[in-house]
Amino acid sequence: MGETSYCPKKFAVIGAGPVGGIVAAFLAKGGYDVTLCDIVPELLAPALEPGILLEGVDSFQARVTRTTTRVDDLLEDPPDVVFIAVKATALPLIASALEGFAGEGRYVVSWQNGIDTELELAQVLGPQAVLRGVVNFGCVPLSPGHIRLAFHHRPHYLQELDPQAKEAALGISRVLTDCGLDTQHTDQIADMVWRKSVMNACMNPMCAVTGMTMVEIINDPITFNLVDALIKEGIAVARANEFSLGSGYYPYAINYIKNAGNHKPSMLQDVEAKRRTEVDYINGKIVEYGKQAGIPTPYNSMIRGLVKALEPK
Ligand SMILES: NC(=O)C1=CN([C@@H]2O[C@H](COP(=O)(O)OP(=O)(O)OC[C@H]3O[C@@H](n4cnc5c(N)ncnc54)[C@H](OP(=O)(O)O)[C@@H]3O)[C@@H](O)[C@H]2O)C=CC1
Ligand SMILES: CC(C)(CO)C(=O)C(=O)O
Repeated sequence: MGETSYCPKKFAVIGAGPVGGIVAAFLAKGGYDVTLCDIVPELLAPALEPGILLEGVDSFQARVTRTTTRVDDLLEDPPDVVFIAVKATALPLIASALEGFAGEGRYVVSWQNGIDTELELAQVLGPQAVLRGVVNFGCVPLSPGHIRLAFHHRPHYLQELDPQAKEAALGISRVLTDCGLDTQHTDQIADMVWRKSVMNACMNPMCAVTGMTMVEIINDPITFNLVDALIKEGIAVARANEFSLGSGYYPYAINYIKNAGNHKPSMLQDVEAKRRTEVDYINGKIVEYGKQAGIPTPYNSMIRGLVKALEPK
């Protein structure tokens, strides 16, 4: 990665779930100033002492600099970069809490799953302040401050929304890479988001509805047929909207799911914890983009409805 003029030193991570915990731990291990923010205080205490403990394909322990339960606190002594690692459903609230954060040299990264999450942030904060990431690891929380990384398919991807923020995207990618969270700057983030989301659109809701793990839904011939139909629908919608998934996408997606083994994706973790899910940002978006392009999406509509039926009312 070439030299960049943007050298952020101070970070905040909103969301102390497994994904936020992992970013915070890698940045803290790299010696950066990290504030971890979550509305659940029990998730924060161990991040300070004894530190966030990662196990699995990456294993180490690292202490963050400080914690807070209020996003507003981040505005008092603003960090250079805020990573958003909450579920997409929390975005409207977080975007409005961060209003006023944007300024010279300050950026917000959507480090999440889901289609168009960056646009929700940009609507409030302005496109020049927002970057989009694509996260390529799988993880589960074991207990507060203790996270298992089931797999880590480096690299992750990052892009600015506004060309003026390219140096920032390069600088943040360099910091993450130096810390061990290899991140590549791309100018095709929308394609990367769709590559990840079409896979999320089959494995996440299929596991959420059935309670099965990723390898189980591939190995069972009945659920495999549904996975197959969901991927093919997603591919058709992506193509009709001119997102490129790359050649050999179908076998890539099937292998990715199979190789994850007995891993529970985040949507199944949400259903088990009786939380709202991100299905509207994944299958719901495929349905929306399908409608726009005249592509029928009966499988995505059906599975979205089934997941919604499992959400708390
Ligand atoms: N788990 C995984 O393997 C992967 C997940 N992802 C994606 O990463 C994102 C984060 O996932 P994950 O870590 O599993 O999410 P979690 O829901 O486990 O963690 C998010 C945390 O943020 C908290 N939170 C919600 N709203 C706010 C708020 N306004 N201010 C501060 N904290 C808040 C949540 O609290 P509460 O629970 O009370 O709402 C929760 O503790 C999602 O988009 C997910 O799809 C991407 C790759 C892999
Ligand atoms: C890739 C996978 C399945 C990893 O857990 C994921 O993105 C999720 O759980 O939402």
